[in-house]
Amino acid sequence: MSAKVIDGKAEAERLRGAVAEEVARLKADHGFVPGLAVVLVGEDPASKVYVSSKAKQTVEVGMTSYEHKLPADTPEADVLALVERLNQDPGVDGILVQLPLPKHIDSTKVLETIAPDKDVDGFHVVNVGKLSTGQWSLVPCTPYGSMMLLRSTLGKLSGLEAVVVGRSNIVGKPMAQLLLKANCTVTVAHSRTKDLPAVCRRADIVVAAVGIPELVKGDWIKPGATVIDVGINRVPAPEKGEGKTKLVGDVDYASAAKVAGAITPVPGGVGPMTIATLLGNTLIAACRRRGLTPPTYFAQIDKDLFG
Ligand SMILES: NC(=O)C1=CN([C@@H]2O[C@H](COP(=O)(O)OP(=O)(O)OC[C@H]3O[C@@H](n4cnc5c(N)ncnc54)[C@H](OP(=O)(O)O)[C@@H]3O)[C@@H](O)[C@H]2O)C=CC1
Ligand SMILES: Nc1nc(=O)c2c([nH]1)NC[C@@H]1CN(c3ccc(C(=O)N[C@@H](CCC(=O)O)C(=O)O)cc3)C=[N+]21
Repeated sequence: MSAKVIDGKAEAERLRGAVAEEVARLKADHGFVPGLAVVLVGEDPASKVYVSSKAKQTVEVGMTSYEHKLPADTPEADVLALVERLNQDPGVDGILVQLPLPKHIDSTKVLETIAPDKDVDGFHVVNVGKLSTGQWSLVPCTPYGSMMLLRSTLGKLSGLEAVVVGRSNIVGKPMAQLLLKANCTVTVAHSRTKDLPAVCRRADIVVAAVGIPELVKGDWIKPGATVIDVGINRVPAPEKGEGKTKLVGDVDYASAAKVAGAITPVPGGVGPMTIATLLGNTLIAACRRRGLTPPTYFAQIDKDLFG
């Protein structure tokens, strides 16, 4: 058997199209343009790529992009002051502080300074709390995008057995919450899990968010299961030439695709959905802050996923 390849790039393009239409409508009917501010501290090359890609796509859907690039040695107090300023800025609807931050800066402190109604990453403790008590909130982009891919692949998820490998605050834990909200039976595995292959083999849905290249093998996957590979790892690719690199996920794609029913590729899977849902979250935040109902498009997605 050969797995269906879940096309995150195409799904992300559809989502961005819907966001762009809504942005145009808000401008025409209500006279405002949503704005997203992205803060990057330091020179991490991967982070720079993501941030410029976010800025480009923000402009493409018709929103305003504010980029704040600060040197790696910026004092914590300056980053906090910038976030406070963005909180007060009426043109800014969404704030994203790119992680990881340099070691001398306390990320928790920075994330907790972001106004919860502008927290388009969904990392503020208020939004985390709302998600875990089943109330509506701004939902972390990568898990939200992964849920959308699962919905278009499987339809209803109710009653399915899901295993999330990884328990980070930004992917694993919120992913588990969303799967639970969609009525899956959820197991969260991590570095201390005993017999991870056996735990994965139980799953109808495997979500890998570990950060270890190609950790999850084909013989860990139940035949026909759906595999969501969140991992983004840059590894050497000598076959492409000396000094060349390539992106691989946390799943060994070649062996897993032989067994799974459906699988996300890397690149072109979860990654593009992360940015598209970020734009969606900015739109939702922009509407809510002005007392407008967020577009029905998103309400429908949420109803399909969790209703
Ligand atoms: N596609 C996208 O948009 C995004 C992709 N990513 C990618 O997703 C991956 C995970 O990111 P993130 O959640 O931030 O990573 P973290 O490093 O924060 O968390 C990794 C998790 O994996 C667990 N883990 C580590 N080793 C093992 C192991 N051998 N077996 C089982 N579990 C293990 C850790 O367990 P423990 O808690 O016990 O230490 C931890 O919970 C990375 O590749 C990252 O690049 C991240 C964000 C967005
Ligand atoms: N505050 C914060 N929020 C984040 O959401 C956040 C973050 N910090 N820090 C880093 C991680 C990582 N992340 C990705 C976004 C897009 C792609 C993406 O578009 N990937 C493309 C490939 C890109 C390439 O070629 O390098 C793909 O998978 O097809 C990947 C990873 C968001 N993150």
